Amino acid sequence: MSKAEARIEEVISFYKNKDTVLGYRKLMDCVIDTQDLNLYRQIIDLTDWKEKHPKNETEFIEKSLAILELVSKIPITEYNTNNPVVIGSGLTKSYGINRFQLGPISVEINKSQVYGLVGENGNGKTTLLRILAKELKYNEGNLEFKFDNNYNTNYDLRTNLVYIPQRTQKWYGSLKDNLKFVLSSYGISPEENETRVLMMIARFGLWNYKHLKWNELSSGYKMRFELARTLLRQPELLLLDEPLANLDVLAQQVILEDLKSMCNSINNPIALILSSQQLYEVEKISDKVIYLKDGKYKDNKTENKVEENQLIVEIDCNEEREKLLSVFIDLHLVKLIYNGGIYIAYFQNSTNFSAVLETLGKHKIEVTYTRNITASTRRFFVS
Ligand SMILES: Nc1ncnc2c1ncn2[C@@H]1O[C@H](COP(=O)(O)OP(=O)(O)OP(=O)(O)O)[C@@H](O)[C@H]1O
Repeated sequence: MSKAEARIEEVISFYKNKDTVLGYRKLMDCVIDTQDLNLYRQIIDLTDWKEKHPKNETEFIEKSLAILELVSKIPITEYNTNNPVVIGSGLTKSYGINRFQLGPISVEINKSQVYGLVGENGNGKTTLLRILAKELKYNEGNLEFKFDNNYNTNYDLRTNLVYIPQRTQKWYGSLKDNLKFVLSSYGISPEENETRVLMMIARFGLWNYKHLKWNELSSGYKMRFELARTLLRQPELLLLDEPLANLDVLAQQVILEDLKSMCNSINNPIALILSSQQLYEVEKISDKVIYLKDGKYKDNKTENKVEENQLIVEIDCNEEREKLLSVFIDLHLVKLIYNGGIYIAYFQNSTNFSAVLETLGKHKIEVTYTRNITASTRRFFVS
């Protein structure tokens, strides 16, 4: 089964299980990959219809599946994602003597991959992103881009590479007009411009917000606007600094899923590096998580000999340390660290996480939260 066929199957199963919101977003991704403006128009009409008939789910599903049927007839060429789009090697940056030093850091990423960049405040995430975005000069190392579209000028580079900083700039006029402005410089007809823009507005759930101005949008919708604007430009590399800041948990998940879908386009994939404080949410969608500490690099694939041989579990409970030590007596506990709010328990790797859960249950320990962080970058934060 080809990737395109598998994705169509996935959409059908979402609709079958009445996950229509997600199903519709995935259907729109399929339609975007066809680059067929007639199908774009059908999505635009259906989005408008859906807003007017929010309760008519059965008919909405029928209409969606009819579009999906048309999508399935259009061949989609799979993009070969085997080569990196950016190669940074031995990059260093210093802000001056006795000041912050980043690196040396080497990083390369292919299209359709997502890398999460995590670390506490002031550890160099923005600095690294700005270097990769060519916004900041590095001191040593080498940075090479391998874009399909050649770039000769900085303006061309900005088409292939989009960097969205933490604080995005204010814009004037309506959301829709601002999106149309993006495409106006690409020399496409006004009709096609309207269709492509409305398609993106539908995809990012901005239908009822398209006539609003910057100061009328919440942070979450401003971020959706930024993503719609970015996707219209069809970049090859996308660098996002804290896209989840100011978003509620649900909005964070939706944005991350949308980003992942965008990057995994079958014929137009994007390489994405995003920084965030939302470790677990980012880990869920990332192919690799890079952890920066004092400008130095670790990733969740890095092997750490001591930790590799251990099971590391985070436990939030109100019990005394002695009680937990006695509970874990048969589980080959190596050490138990309390960081003021949460216990971090290190076990020999012969212990399973399920055995830890069973033991906690058996001793009726009131656990508010627990997580196996053995493979998570979280272990770097707590060690
Ligand atoms: N232009 C600059 N001149 C001097 N020092 C700087 C400059 N920009 C950043 N720094 C310092 O470099 C360090 C790393 O900053 P950076 O913004 O890259 O970290 P960050 O991990 O993105 O932090 P945050 O999570 O708070 O955004 C900090 O100590 C910061 O004070």
